[in-house]
Amino acid sequence: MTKRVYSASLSRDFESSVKMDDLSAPLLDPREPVDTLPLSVGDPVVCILGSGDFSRSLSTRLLSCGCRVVMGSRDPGRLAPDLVPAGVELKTQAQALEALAEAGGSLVFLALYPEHYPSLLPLKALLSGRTLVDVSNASALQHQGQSNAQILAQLFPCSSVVKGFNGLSAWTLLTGAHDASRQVLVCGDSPSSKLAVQSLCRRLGFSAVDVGGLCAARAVEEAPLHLFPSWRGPLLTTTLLFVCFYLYAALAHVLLPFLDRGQNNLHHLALVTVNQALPAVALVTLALVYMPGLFASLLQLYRGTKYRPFPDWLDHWMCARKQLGLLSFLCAALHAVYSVCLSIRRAAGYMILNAAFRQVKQGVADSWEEAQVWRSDLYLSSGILGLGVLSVLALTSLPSVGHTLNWREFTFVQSGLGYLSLALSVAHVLFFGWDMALHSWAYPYFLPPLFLLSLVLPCCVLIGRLLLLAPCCALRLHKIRRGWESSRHQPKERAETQALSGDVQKKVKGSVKHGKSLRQRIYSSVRPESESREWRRRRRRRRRRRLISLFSFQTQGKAKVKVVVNTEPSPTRPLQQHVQPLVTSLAVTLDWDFIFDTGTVRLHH
Ligand SMILES: NC(=O)C1=CN([C@@H]2O[C@H](COP(=O)(O)OP(=O)(O)OC[C@H]3O[C@@H](n4cnc5c(N)ncnc54)[C@H](OP(=O)(O)O)[C@@H]3O)[C@@H](O)[C@H]2O)C=CC1
Ligand SMILES: [Fe+3]
Repeated sequence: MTKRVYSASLSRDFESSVKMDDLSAPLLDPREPVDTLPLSVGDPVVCILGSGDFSRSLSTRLLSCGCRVVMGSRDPGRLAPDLVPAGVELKTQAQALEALAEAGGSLVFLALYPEHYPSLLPLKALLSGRTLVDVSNASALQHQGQSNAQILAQLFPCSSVVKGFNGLSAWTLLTGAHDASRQVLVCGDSPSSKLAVQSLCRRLGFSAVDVGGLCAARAVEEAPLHLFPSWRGPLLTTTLLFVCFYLYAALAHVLLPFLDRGQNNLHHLALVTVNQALPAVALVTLALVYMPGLFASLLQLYRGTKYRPFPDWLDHWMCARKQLGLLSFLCAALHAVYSVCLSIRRAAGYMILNAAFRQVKQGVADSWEEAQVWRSDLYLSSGILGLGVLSVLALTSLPSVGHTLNWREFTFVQSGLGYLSLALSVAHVLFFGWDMALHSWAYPYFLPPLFLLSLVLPCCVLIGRLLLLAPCCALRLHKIRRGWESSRHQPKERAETQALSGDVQKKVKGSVKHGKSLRQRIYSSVRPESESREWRRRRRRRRRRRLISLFSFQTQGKAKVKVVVNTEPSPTRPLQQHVQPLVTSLAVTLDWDFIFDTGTVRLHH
């Protein structure tokens, strides 16, 4: 009680202080808790219309959280008694709403499909003034048109509609929220109704997220319909790569030998060919993870600024890097398992026996080849290390792990270790190939071996990265990423050409193209065509009589232009009159500060 009086007096003080000095008052009252949602409060009586799966799961959960539940069905007698959770008051729809009104409750959940909402119109009077919670999902992704919740609000204008709970399945409601991350998106136009639903959410153990007014309902309704939208592109790319590599390997090692020599290698298709395609896909996909970063760096170097947006395709590609990396990891892991299994399959046993038999027939006692031993050891070691580093990358891209790293640690793992993994994978393939690429038998039917094809993109990425590490590129890139811009792309250039109009603009644009200095540009822009002869004559005398002095200088990447026009008495008075208003208007349009003082215009930017 004392506490309540104390807080009431505090808030009175706070209000008066706000009135006294609005600007100095803090945005939030520091004495009030930021989260004002009460934890234990929520409507103790809830009505659910409909007696289906969602209704029964929700009522079970509400009961377990201490709420009274009244369920309204079109035909309560039709339901098997053991289907309705014990403790739920099953009534007709009208009786349920009357019971809710008697108990002073206001929350009505509509656990019906939206096409059945009009069947509730006879209950309009009973629903008036109540909060209708629309739990329905969209039937298809449409991104336009009215949402179910908006249609419901139109049907019942005297009730307030809140959208929510549609992201929870009946199963989740039954089993409960095991972690705090179970979010319930809530939206509605009435703040008090929304608050009541949010409070109930918290009471049920979910975290409510207010996503705005009822106009956001479509997005909330469609949210559960999305099927891995960010994975579509990467999955398609990986699948296409796999199909291409698989068909290529099948053509080179199965189909053509069969057609040419009748050699039956069909059994390769099940395991060997898959294991030829998988590492190629893993390697190329990993290269695709680091390629957009290279393109972005090259683009920034070329443009000399980081403030111009990347093209859409590059943006999308950059956003798909995480998914591409995880798919690359999947392919690499599958390749590792397939490779381990290669030696335990029946065909491998036969091949070893045949080789041993041939060796005995040839009288060879020792088949040890030092070079081949090194090759296979290095091949395996680099492969295992590459997969290990890739696993670290995959782990850190999981949100729960990634969030424990600071930005520098995350960049180190994703970029530094990522390139290490790519280099180790390239080494793994190179050790696999060894000197194979130098022999003509590695090119059956003039088809280059698959490992050679899969190396092209990763090698380009690694070489590109090494080139970018060269001081001339790295220093410039570092400067650009710290906000530096090359004079070519500074905003003043664009502003300047945009600000001028007509003939002057054409001339300035032309001189920008030909790389003239600002001084030359302003000279050429102020020079009237008809006076060109006069100008030439004046330019010859310029050293003697400095008509206009223009200085441009740059500091720390930001262009500053200082223009000084001397308007002291001189024989070129008519020209001064032409120059002065032009420079003044230029200064105004470019938003430069300028001072006009005793015949001298000074411009600073
Ligand atoms: N099931 C789930 O996991 C989830 C469902 N939802 C949403 O919840 C709502 C209900 O889903 P769910 O419980 O699975 O569906 P059900 O089919 O299991 O239940 C729907 C209920 O609507 C009532 N009903 C059926 N036909 C009509 C009609 N012609 N006129 C009026 N009422 C009718 C019935 O109740 P009665 O006969 O008692 O009147 C029926 O039990 C849907 O909008 C769905 O999108 C949202 C998230 C998850
Ligand atoms: Fe391998």
